[in-house]
Amino acid sequence: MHVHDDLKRIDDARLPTRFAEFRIEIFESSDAKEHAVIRLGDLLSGDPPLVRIHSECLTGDALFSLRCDCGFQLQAALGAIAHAGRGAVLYLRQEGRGIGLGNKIRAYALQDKGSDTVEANQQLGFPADAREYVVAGQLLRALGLSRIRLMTNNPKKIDAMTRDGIEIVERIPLHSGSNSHNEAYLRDKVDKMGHWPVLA
Ligand SMILES: Nc1nc2c(ncn2[C@@H]2O[C@H](COP(=O)(O)OP(=O)(O)OP(=O)(O)O)[C@@H](O)[C@H]2O)c(=O)[nH]1
Ligand SMILES: [Zn+2]
Repeated sequence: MHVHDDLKRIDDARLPTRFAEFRIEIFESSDAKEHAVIRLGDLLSGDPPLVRIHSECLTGDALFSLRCDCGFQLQAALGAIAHAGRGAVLYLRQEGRGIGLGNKIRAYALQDKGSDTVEANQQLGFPADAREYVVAGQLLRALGLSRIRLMTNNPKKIDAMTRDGIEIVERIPLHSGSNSHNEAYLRDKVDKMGHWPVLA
């Protein structure tokens, strides 16, 4: 097993999907969380590759929830990487913007009673966004990447990666999956959390 920064590489294997046949590679961080890199093609030669830094969302990624746009963004990212023939999704195990699954469902219950996504976190005693991107930087270094094209609408990810010495050569918007159930949530991400809006 190789150690990169504070990461322990576990193993990698084939991951055939309906988009492409990826490799899935697992790294364990110092807090014992197991993060996944889903990658395709040669990341090191040619232009800086497409990368998605994705935060875990069990409800959206695996359970088809329409309350958020996570599953749609994940599919769009895998599709774009398949189309480009190369790239990687870093699947970070920070569910519920870092507060965990149980607390996210507590926050959903408060939202069912009228709070918005930011207020619900605050009512539970958490910051609006408790995520960190240290592991993303460690994963990129483990992959040998210092220049990437990042698929995101979240300026915090660009800032965090830039501070960590990763050059974002291009920012690719990822707007998909808007519907009547997540309309207010998507609006609050732009109005209250500083995300870039859909370009008109
Ligand atoms: N606490 C909390 N977490 C949520 C809620 N809705 C989605 N999430 C979590 O938010 C994370 C995804 O964050 P988003 O803000 O949708 O997107 P982002 O990753 O910041 O930005 P993009 O790169 O543009 O997608 C996942 O970890 C989800 O589980 C919510 O209402 N409350
Ligand atoms: Zn989600």
